[in-house]
Amino acid sequence: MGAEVVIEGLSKSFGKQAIWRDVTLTLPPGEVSAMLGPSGTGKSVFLKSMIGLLKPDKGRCMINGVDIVTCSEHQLYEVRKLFGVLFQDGALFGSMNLYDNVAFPLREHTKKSETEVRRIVLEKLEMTGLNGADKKLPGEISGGMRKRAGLARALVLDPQIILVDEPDSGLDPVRTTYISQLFLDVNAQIDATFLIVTHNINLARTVPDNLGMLFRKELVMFGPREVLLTSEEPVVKQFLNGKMDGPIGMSEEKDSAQLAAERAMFEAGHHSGGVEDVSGVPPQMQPTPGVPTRMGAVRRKDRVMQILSGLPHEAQQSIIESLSPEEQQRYGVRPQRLAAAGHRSAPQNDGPMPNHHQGQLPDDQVASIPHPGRPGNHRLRPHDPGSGGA
Ligand SMILES: Nc1ncnc2c1ncn2[C@@H]1O[C@H](COP(=O)(O)OP(=O)(O)OP(=O)(O)O)[C@@H](O)[C@H]1O
Repeated sequence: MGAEVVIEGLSKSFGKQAIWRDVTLTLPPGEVSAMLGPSGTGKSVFLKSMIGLLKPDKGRCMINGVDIVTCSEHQLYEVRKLFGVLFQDGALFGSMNLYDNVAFPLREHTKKSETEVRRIVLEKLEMTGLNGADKKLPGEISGGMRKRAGLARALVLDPQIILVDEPDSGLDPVRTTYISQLFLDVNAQIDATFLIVTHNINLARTVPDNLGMLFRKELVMFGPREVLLTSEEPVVKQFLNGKMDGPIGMSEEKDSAQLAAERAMFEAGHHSGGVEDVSGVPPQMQPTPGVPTRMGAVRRKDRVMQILSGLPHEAQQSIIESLSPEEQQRYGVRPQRLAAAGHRSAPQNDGPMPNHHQGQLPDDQVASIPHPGRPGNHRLRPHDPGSGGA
């Protein structure tokens, strides 16, 4: 199983420029998480801080019991071997063919024989759909193939954590979906923990188990995908819809005067761009038929059911609706709204079904579902324990 990453109070600045502060979250082992955020909010800096390429000013980043913020160089070297990183352009060596590019980490960091290297390289090339492309140079293949080759190279040392920086950059929407499918298939095959940094809303809505967002030098939220996708936070809604109308501006954020001037313009009928219909929680992409079950997704289901009562009401309902009738029965929950004629009905029930049979979880670990008006039905705060992945 992939490693858990526990981040507590992490802050990073360059000189006087604070990039983000007090970031606290947990990447649950073997699950796929994604981090959204407007350009320049420090998502790439966050990834680089996680692998110790940049040193945070304070806070902790615990991986297999080692805090990479304070550990020795030797420990950092060892921890880095747990990571596979897919950079935006694949970061391939232009003068080497794909075979040598993918073999590079094995030749650098292990004493494996060339026979063993060959077996591993061909296996990873096949896993990423690059059979027969081993002799090509990076300059001779498409952007999508370069990214897949970058992923093949990231996989050769059997990483427990895979970091992906903007996988959609330079790709059309269809190729972006194909690479997303590949991430889920690889996740199913090796059960590594994934963190994907992206601006891509389709990917964010359909791929990860968990979603977070950085804005105004803070982690706005992080938790099960349903929490962010049903959030009423203006910055989250604006980002998902890609509109000009909202707190995010041309550079990073707007002041109140600009906000008011733009509001007046949009109220007078100027198109604020973007689309209206990016709302709700679409079904999550699944591994390709024939690929093993994603164990991260199986564990995630139990994990989320344990923290369910601490999540906002809309997120709870979306989670319950995403369960099959058998799973709802096993966890002892029932949707409170029914999809009828395209809109939602009023709540129908306020708790677990009587005489329910629980699923994988023991009875005392399944969260009961609070009534919409009852305490416990609060908005997820950035540092809510439930937000970090329990
Ligand atoms: N090594 C560095 N030294 C100084 N400033 C840096 C360094 N690396 C990044 N920055 C600054 O940190 C800020 C965040 O950069 P980063 O690339 O992480 O943003 P991002 O959210 O990934 O943006 P994008 O979505 O556009 O890629 C930027 O203002 C950038 O100029």
